[in-house]
Amino acid sequence: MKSTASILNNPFLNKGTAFTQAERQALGLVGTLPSHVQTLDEQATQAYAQFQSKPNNLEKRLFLMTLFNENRTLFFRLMDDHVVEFMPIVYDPTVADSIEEYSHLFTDPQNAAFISVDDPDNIEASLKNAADGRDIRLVVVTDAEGILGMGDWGVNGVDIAVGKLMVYTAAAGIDPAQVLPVSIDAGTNNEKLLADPLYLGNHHKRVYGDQYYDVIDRFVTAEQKLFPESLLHWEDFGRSNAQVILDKYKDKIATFNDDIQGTGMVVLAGILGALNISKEDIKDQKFVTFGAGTAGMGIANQILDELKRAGLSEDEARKHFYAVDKQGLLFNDTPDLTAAQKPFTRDRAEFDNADDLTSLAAVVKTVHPTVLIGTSTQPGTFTEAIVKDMAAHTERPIIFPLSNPTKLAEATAADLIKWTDGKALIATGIPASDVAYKGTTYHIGQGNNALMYPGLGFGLIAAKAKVLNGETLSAACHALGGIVDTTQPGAAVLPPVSQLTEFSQKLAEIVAQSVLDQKLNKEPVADAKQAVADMKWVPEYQNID
Ligand SMILES: NC(=O)c1ccc[n+]([C@@H]2O[C@H](COP(=O)([O-])OP(=O)(O)OC[C@H]3O[C@@H](n4cnc5c(N)ncnc54)[C@H](O)[C@@H]3O)[C@@H](O)[C@H]2O)c1
Ligand SMILES: O=C(O)C[C@H](O)C(=O)O
Ligand SMILES: [Mn+2]
Repeated sequence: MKSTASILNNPFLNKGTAFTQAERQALGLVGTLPSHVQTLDEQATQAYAQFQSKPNNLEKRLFLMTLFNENRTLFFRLMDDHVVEFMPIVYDPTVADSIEEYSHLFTDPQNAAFISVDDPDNIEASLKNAADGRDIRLVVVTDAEGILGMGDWGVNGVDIAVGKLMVYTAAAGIDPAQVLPVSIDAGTNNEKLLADPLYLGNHHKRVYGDQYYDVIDRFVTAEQKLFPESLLHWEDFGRSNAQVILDKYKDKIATFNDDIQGTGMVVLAGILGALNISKEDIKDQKFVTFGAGTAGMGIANQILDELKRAGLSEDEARKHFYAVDKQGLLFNDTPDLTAAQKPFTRDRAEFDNADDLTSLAAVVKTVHPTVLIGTSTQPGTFTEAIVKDMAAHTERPIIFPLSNPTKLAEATAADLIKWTDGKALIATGIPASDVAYKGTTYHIGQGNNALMYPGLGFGLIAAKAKVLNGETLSAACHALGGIVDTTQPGAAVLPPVSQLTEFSQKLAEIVAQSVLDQKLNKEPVADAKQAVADMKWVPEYQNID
């Protein structure tokens, strides 16, 4: 029998006032709770009323996190009931505010594992202690060097790992007892945090190079040893490490980088949705990616793969891309190119005005893109002049301002609709309201990897995938087609968050099927759909005795 304290303080088992009289007897809880036994429905009604009484989104989030810390079943039942309302509160954009304030607001470690670069010998012990005997199938790890577009947030960034995992459960149905958020505290270069006595992470500069990669390697080794059936999801690593780490492990274990691959997937899915509306061919598009970092180059690579699958040679396909970063259009002689940028550079000889192509405005004027993607972290950079210039040369400009959180978006959906007279096909990183314009209501898709990673991850885990390869990623990008009725005026390029659970399940099934078709499963799995159905957790109380 468990002790009273251990069961009431265990969020994976706790039911609070919903413990039945029989359970109270059996578990030694008699007299430790008010006498009326509530149903989960009643608890959910009461908790939602408390949620609604909170004055702002951060307060709402803090209330929900308390509930999460106390009772996962009730938390996820509420999130199931109110997914559209809760997403921007437990996830982006409010998660950004909670990260900035994490050390000041801290009350509970939320069952995360905290690894320190200064204590490499305890990596395995840290993972083991945090898992506390649970059967971990999914790990989301961050070192928080590139939290959304807000830069380095050190240990505070653990909230993004917790938030991503909440979305996994709400969207795809992973059992919350089978997940583990991990913070790798490699130091921080955020001066504000370093100067703050209340900052909860290591008070020193970020460690790079061999010492850092050794910690990463020890972490991966321990993670695989302790949780051999798990999928490893990398989140918000810095530009100089994200791709290096992915390349090192992607052919060895079941793993993916959400900012590179998750974002690549949602953007390609959105572009395919947009082309369904405009009835154009992807091979006729010219892509400008503004912000050629982790996400920007992940997106370019996923589109490149699609162009090659559509029949273009590698060389032909690369000619469709124009990567723009701080330096302007990236040329093969541009200094300080990253490894990911190099294959997407252009030759100065292709342009009469190559030396003038140092700004987005100049590139758009010269190139006449049909697709413009923003992952630059620079707010307001898709200006009216640039957008109007783009729209003057293409019938249905595809424009995705994806930088998060809200304050960093390259443009708003409402402005893009107005500036293009309703022609733009848009997806935004954070949720955007419908836009009413000249008698049409435009629905705006959320171009956020949250639409893709839960289904992708769940499908990989259900199918016991050894690795994730390009074939499966491509299948996943095509999985959302047909969900939106693209014949409706103002249709969105991506399905709405209100259908997140339905399309995450479809995506998981397609991903699992792709793994099985390629015989990439570690162990026998008889049927993809059945495996996905069998793994799905629902927020209902189980009998405990
Ligand atoms: N919507 C989504 O699903 C999604 C997914 C991943 C990232 N993002 C967003 O994309 C942004 C970038 O994320 P990341 O992980 O790629 O970060 P990153 O740091 O790897 O990349 C940002 C890039 O923008 C460049 N940049 C900075 N200032 C610029 C300027 N003035 N002009 C042009 N380029 C400039 C940087 O040099 C860098 O290459 C963030 O805001 C993040 O929230 C959104
Ligand atoms: O976290 C998000 O909202 C999406 C993405 O992973 C990001 O880094 O911005
Ligand atoms: Mn991210």
